[in-house]
Formats: sequence, structure tokens, C-alpha cells
Amino acid sequence: MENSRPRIILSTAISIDGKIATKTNDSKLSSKEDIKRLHKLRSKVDAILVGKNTVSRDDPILTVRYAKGKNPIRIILDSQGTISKKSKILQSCDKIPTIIAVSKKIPQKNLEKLQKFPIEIIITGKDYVNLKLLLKKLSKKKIKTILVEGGGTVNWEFVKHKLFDEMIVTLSPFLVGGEDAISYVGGSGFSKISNSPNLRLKSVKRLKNHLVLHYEKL
Ligand SMILES: NC(=O)c1ccc[n+]([C@@H]2O[C@H](COP(=O)([O-])OP(=O)(O)OC[C@H]3O[C@@H](n4cnc5c(N)ncnc54)[C@H](O)[C@@H]3O)[C@@H](O)[C@H]2O)c1
Ligand SMILES: Nc1nc(=O)c(N)c(NC[C@H](O)[C@H](O)[C@H](O)COP(=O)(O)O)[nH]1
Repeated sequence: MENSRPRIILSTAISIDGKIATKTNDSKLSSKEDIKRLHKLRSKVDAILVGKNTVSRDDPILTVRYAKGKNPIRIILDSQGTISKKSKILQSCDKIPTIIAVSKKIPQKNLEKLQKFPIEIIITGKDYVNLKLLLKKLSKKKIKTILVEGGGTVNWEFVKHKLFDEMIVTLSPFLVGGEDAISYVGGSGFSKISNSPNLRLKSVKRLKNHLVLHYEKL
């Protein structure tokens, strides 16, 4: 099993109270130094993966800009294929390799919209992208390492299925609060602490007021 999927690194910046964005979706938690660290890491992986909501709310481009090195392949989980034509991801897909992972439930008109772009569309899962199958397909494409950059729903899917190897959490010196603000790991959650993946703290790096915590899954 371990060899049939790429190596997965989960990477997120969180507030002290474990949020990844405010209730109005302000997610700028990283400092300049932390962004540089993130871009260096991006330059070392084969692909970056995010969920559809992160694309619609942040409009990321997911390139390497504050470090030297190549851009990884971008992978978006978007079961229904609702990504906007105007998103930076689709607007730059002629220059940066892009994979949109959709489910069999994708409406025909959304599939046709996506097919007009020079991207790869991978269809797995009945209603929702099937992560295990997707990772198997990505492995066959020689994608060996994937940096998962959230958001909370995507993080939960990887945590729930224990489909990761490393976790890098930047603890940012902010308090966000709010029942509706998105947490680092969303979804339905575990009932017992003993259900959590076992993690070993490998290193702690201080970047001024931010702490970069690096864990490995045992
Ligand atoms: N601080 C940070 O480091 C950071 C990082 C990323 C995102 N964010 C924030 O997180 C928020 C978005 O998080 P979210 O939880 O709403 O959404 P998300 O970005 O995790 O996207 C979830 C969506 O992806 C799609 N999807 C398809 N197949 C899936 C699968 N197998 N597993 C999981 N998702 C699948 C579904 O439509 C699902 O609703 C935004 O506000 C963004 O700014 C913060
Ligand atoms: N490490 C980290 N710190 C943050 O403060 C933050 N908001 C994100 N969020 C991850 C998410 O995927 C973002 O949308 C991309 O970090 C934007 O990436 P670009 O600048 O477009 O390349 N990640």
C-alpha cells in the first residue's frame, strides 16, 4: 500500500486556536519568512494539491515564486467541476501543468467546460473524488511527492484515511475565534483521541513569532 501512493506532506498555517481562516475567509496567517519556507518546499515536491473551496476563496496560483526551482504540478479536488474559468489556476494552465480531479457525478456541461482547457481531468469516485484511487493513478504518472495545502475538508479526508507521511504546521501568533471559522482539520472528526494518527515531533523551527512544527506519522 505505502508504495502504491505518493509520499504525502500536509502543510498548513494555523492560528493559536487552530483555525486556518477567519469566518470571512481571511487566511493570511503566514509571515513573509514562512511563505519563503513554503515556496522552498513547493520547489522540492512533484505536485501541490488543494480543495475546491480553497480555489474559490483564495484564488491561489500555487507556483514557486519566493524560492528558486521548478513549479510543481497543481492538483485540484473538484468533484462537480465547478472551478471558475476566471480562476488563476485555469487562466495559467497553459503554462503550468494542472490536474483537476472530478467524480463521476460531474455535470456534463461542467466537464465540457473543463475539456476546453489544456489540463488533465481525472475521474474517480461516485459522488466524491476517491482519494485512494486518485493517488494510485498519480503514482502511475510518476508523481512521487505531493504537498497538500488544505483546506480543512481536504485535510480531514487525508487524516481520516491516514493517507499522509509528514505534517508541517506553522503556528502563527494570532487568535481567530468563531464557531464558523474553518479549523485545521474539518469533517466529522474522530470520537476518540486513540483514533488519531500517531505523530512524532521531528523538529521545531522558530521564524521570529511563528513556529514551524514538523511531524512524521508513525
Ligand atoms: N491557513 C492555511 O494554511 C490555509 C490553507 C488552505 C486553505 N485555507 C482556507 O481554508 C478554507 C477552505 O477550506 P474548506 O474546508 O472550506 O474547503 P477545501 O479547500 O478543503 O475544499 C473542500 C472541497 O473540495 C472538494 N473535494 C472533492 N473531493 C474531495 C475529497 N475526496 N476530499 C476532500 N474534498 C474534496 C469538495 O467540493 C469539498 O467541499 C478557505 O477559507 C481557505 O482560505 C487556509
Ligand atoms: N502555508 C500557508 N499559509 C497561509 O497563511 C495560507 N493562507 C496558506 N494557504 C494555502 C492555500 O493553498 C493558499 O491558497 C496558497 O498558499 C496561496 O498560494 P499562492 O500564493 O497563490 O501561490 N498556506
